[in-house]
Amino acid sequence: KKQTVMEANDPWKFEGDTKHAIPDTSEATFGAIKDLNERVSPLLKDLTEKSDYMRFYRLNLFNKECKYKMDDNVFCGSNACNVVITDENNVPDIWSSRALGKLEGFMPELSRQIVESDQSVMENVEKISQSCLLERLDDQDRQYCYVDNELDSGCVYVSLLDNPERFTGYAAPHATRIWEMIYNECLPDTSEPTIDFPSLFMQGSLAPPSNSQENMLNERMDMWTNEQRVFYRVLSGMHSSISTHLCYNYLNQSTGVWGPNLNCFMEKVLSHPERLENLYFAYSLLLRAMDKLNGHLDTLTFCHDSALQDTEVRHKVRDLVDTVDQYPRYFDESVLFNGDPELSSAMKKEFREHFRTVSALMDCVGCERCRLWGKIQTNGFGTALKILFEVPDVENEIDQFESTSFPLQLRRSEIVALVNTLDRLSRSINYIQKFHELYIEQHQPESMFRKVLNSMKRFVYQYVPEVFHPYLKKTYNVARIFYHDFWMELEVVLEGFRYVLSSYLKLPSMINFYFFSSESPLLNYMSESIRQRIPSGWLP
Ligand SMILES: Cc1cc2nc3c(=O)[nH]c(=O)nc-3n(C[C@H](O)[C@H](O)[C@H](O)COP(=O)(O)OP(=O)(O)OC[C@H]3O[C@@H](n4cnc5c(N)ncnc54)[C@H](O)[C@@H]3O)c2cc1C
Repeated sequence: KKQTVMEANDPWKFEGDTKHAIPDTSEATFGAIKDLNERVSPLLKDLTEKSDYMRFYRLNLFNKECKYKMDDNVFCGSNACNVVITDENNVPDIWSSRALGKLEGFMPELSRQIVESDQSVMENVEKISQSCLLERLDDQDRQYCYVDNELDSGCVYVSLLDNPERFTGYAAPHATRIWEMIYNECLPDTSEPTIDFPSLFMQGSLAPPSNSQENMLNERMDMWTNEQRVFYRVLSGMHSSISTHLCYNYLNQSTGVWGPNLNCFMEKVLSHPERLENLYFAYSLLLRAMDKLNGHLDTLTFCHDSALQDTEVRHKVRDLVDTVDQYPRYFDESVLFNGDPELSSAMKKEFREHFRTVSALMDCVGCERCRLWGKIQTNGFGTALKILFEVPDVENEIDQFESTSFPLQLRRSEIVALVNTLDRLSRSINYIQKFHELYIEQHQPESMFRKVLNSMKRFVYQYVPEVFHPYLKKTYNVARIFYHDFWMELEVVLEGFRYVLSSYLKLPSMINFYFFSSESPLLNYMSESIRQRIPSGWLP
């Protein structure tokens, strides 16, 4: 059995580890990925939060039917499940349906020619909008994801900043059933029953696999092909990231307070080492896809209704790609689909079809907010897989993809999904660090003062009826903030007081110096002035 760093006793030991490679990566360690993320994360934050291009996503969120049979009733009645739609007047004109409506019969090659032949095109919104929408790409055979066509009238614009990924309350049995269906796609139809992951996943009635089952999964995964393992790890990594987000942005339903829930994270992710590994694996895979954009960036259009913003987004993406490029490649796509060409091509086709089914399953997710982020992230991973397996590596002289590869073309929604998915996973890694800090804080030995405070808290909670507990919790939180601010303010006041007091204490010696000492500048000045006015020889 493979020894991994995760098996050590301390559940957080993995974080700085630079010795043990994460399975199926190219020598990526938790520590190396954490270092890289520290550089990449601020760039992603800037790109996703400060540019309209990356912020607005157009998708068919409400009008696509679920193609699969779902027996369970959906239940996601909370407000947290809702998605706030962006009014079209608030998105740049270039992307409005008015502009999109003019694009009937549009051919991407034609628009490319227009842009290339006429530099002044940047001032012309109509022409640019044509270059912005590469919807009719001739790439259906190479797609790993069903992407909503932005020209569909059922599509809406959503600002991703207005709809953060967070806890919604969407849960079993419906949500768990979707995960089961997603994981069922991990196996090719011809798989032998001995490596039948679905039956392992769902042993018992929707029961989570016990630890022994997880060990069994690890053993069985060793029998899978590289491609099957990568497929599974991408999905499991995405699942871990979704769990990390919902546990970090968690709603405590009894108090109504949003905040990180350490137990939730420990239960869903940290206590399952393999899920954590898969999160870092999936991040490595996305980073490699981003890195592979190097050399292809000039073929992409970051269209905007101002040439300035187009250039700004392009520069920021280039900065991101260059930064990733400075680090080693932690995922090596060349070890996949590299056997007998005919067999590899058939395997790749199967891989694509299974991933497309996963993306179609997102239309069955029974909570709007979860569906939104599920669709973005499957599109993001689908785009990464397309870049990895269908696009030539321009930095590699002996290009093994040469004969089958095609020049990179990406739709706006694919670029937005890729960058935002990378950002999701990057944030998950930051959240893990924050969860660790929280863990340390909670497990530090209690000070005397805190002990007294905690026993007072327990005493109050014991005697106050339960119905008032949410108000108590809120009052406690406000009091804590007030207490914190009070001490900060007091510190400033004390600093001032110390300064004034020390000045007063210096006063007697100052008076002595200025009025009575032989070096007093004042007395010496006065005596010198008097001396000059007295006729010489008059004094003895
Ligand atoms: C596409 C999608 C998006 C979602 N988005 C959100 C959201 O934004 N906010 C929200 O609150 N809820 C969301 N949910 C629901 C959420 O993911 C969980 O299903 C829900 O919180 C119930 O969690 P659970 O602990 O019962 O197990 P689930 O997370 O439902 O997992 C089901 C089973 O999968 C296995 N499993 C769990 N994690 C992994 C992993 N990383 N790798 C491999 N196997 C695993 C375990 O056996 C587990 O019992 C989403 C669900 C789906 C399908």
